[in-house]
Amino acid sequence: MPSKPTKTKKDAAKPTGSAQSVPPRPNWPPISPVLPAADLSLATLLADQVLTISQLWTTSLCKTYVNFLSTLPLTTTPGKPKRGEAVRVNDRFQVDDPIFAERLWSSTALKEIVENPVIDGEALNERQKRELWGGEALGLNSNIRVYRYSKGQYFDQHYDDSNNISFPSTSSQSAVPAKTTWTLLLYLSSPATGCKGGETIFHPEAPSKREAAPPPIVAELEVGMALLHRHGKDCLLHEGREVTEGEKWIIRSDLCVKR
Ligand SMILES: O=C(O)CCC(=O)C(=O)O
Ligand SMILES: [Fe+2]
Repeated sequence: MPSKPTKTKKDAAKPTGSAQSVPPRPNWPPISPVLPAADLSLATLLADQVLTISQLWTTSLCKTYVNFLSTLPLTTTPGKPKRGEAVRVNDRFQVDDPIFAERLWSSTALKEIVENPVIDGEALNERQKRELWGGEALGLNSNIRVYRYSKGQYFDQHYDDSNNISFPSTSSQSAVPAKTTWTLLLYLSSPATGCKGGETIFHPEAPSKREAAPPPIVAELEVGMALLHRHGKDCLLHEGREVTEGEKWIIRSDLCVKR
């Protein structure tokens, strides 16, 4: 059983600072075709911690995107992480794109599912909803990350940080103070596209020092599946397992709530 590292490794995926070159917003393909919310559901992989939505993106949309994302200037992460950062060995593209984040939220079933969550067949009331998402859900973080893992690449055990951000407001000029509470991972690859390995593994903590830690939770890759997991102070230790064949593509953002 993997023990909690003494030093908390962090996901280094912070927005790119001004010192680095800022890539232009990509000319993303339309987010279509997609299935309506009525055809999809929120499933629990680990209660209150890890939730999934199968087929949030259709297989054909994922295919279009993998072809498109392959044309982006991805950069391979340096092998040696900064002190306190997790080892992430993959190729990455990161961009601040509020328009794409909004499309990813509103033109898929994600907004409707997050705003009207049904867990184990039960619709959550307003209080339960706020508790689940950590506040009033606003949409997705404009910090969009694209990861490609090829054979031998992986993301070592780490925790994802919560970040305070300024969320662009649709109704008025002023932005809303917000924070990120859940990580969103959108999987574009799976064994069906030739990718082996690459599962996202969560390591729940032991309930007490005298008890054994529960077994790890494995999120198997599934084309078009979205995975949401709680982050910040409630984040579980997790990792992207090594890819042993083919390529694993994911798009990452975060759920934002009012601060
Ligand atoms: O690639 C994965 O499966 C995990 C990615 C991840 O943990 C992250 O982006 O913070
Ligand atoms: Fe992570």
